Amino acid sequence: MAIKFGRPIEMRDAPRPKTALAPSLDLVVRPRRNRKSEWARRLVRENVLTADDLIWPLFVVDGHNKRTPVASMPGVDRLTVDQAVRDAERAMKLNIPCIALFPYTEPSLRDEFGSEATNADNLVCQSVRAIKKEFPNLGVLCDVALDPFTSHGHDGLIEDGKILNDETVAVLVRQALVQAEAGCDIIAPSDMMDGRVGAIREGLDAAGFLDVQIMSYAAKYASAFYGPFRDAIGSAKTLTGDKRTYQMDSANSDEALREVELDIAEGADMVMVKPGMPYLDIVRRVKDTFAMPTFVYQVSGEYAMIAAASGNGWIDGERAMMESLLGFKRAGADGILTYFAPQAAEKLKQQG
Ligand SMILES: NCC(=O)CCC(=O)O
Ligand SMILES: [Mg+2]
Repeated sequence: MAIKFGRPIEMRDAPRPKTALAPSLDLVVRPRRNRKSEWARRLVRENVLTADDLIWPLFVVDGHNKRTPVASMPGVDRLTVDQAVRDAERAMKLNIPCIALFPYTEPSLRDEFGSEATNADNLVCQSVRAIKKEFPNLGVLCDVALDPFTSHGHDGLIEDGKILNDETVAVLVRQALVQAEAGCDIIAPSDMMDGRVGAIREGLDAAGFLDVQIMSYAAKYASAFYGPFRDAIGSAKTLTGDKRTYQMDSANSDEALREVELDIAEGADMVMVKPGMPYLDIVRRVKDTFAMPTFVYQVSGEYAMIAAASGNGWIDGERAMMESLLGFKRAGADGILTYFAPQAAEKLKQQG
């Protein structure tokens, strides 16, 4: 503990030593009074993080009983389906309400159309079935986009070097349907094609999936912070060009509101801003403007920065993790997709 003038500086409400000087500033208002000790800080605390706020993304891969570390995401593994079920159990024990699934698709199964995305027995669908069978009360979110399945690493179909919006949307509807049939609770389109939320809602309703929710990646920015995720799903090497014709320009803020407004009009139950830390202003604007359940994705690069600095002993990783997550709550987020979910939930459990 730091010592200043012979007493711990944290103990501001300790008796004043007789030798202390009389106050020299004539202050009526002293904001520091409310910070004088832990109980006082707890009393005036405006925001809290709980396990209820967390969605835990998991990477699934083919095989049996294997966990393969993702090099650029220390502490995160690719999981075979049986291991994903074990992590689902951990989520249940930690009171994490929902997990999210992302597949590493074998290169031999990737093609230019992302055909594997609509295979009702693909890795994601297998995982949903296995997890729901053991833990029917755990929420399961499935990402809808073609990038884990295409040989070119893009989220959409391509013709003459251009991403085809409407043709892609038709495939995404089929992808959402196989996921819903497998038992997915929340469909989360992350592709940023125009009109996909409305089309998916219509498709789900027509097939009788009235209760399947949609969480739209409504304001998803073209970001450098997705790098480690592309390692994890194996699209880093294959991705040609960038995603700037569909993901948003990081310079824009009003545009995020227009995107969110459209997705709500098309039937999104929840909206998301992604990435997180560089876009806290967007989270705040979205929450204030629409008062919708608003989520934020603390993406792989954000996780990697904190994990790497912590691993090098440059920052206190646990405190940085909790501070970053609380920052999302302060910015107005109702929930956070984060690879830190299990560590944060463990920490919250210890704190009681
Ligand atoms: N559609 C999901 C992602 O793109 C996640 C990105 C990340 O974690 O970097
Ligand atoms: Mg949109």
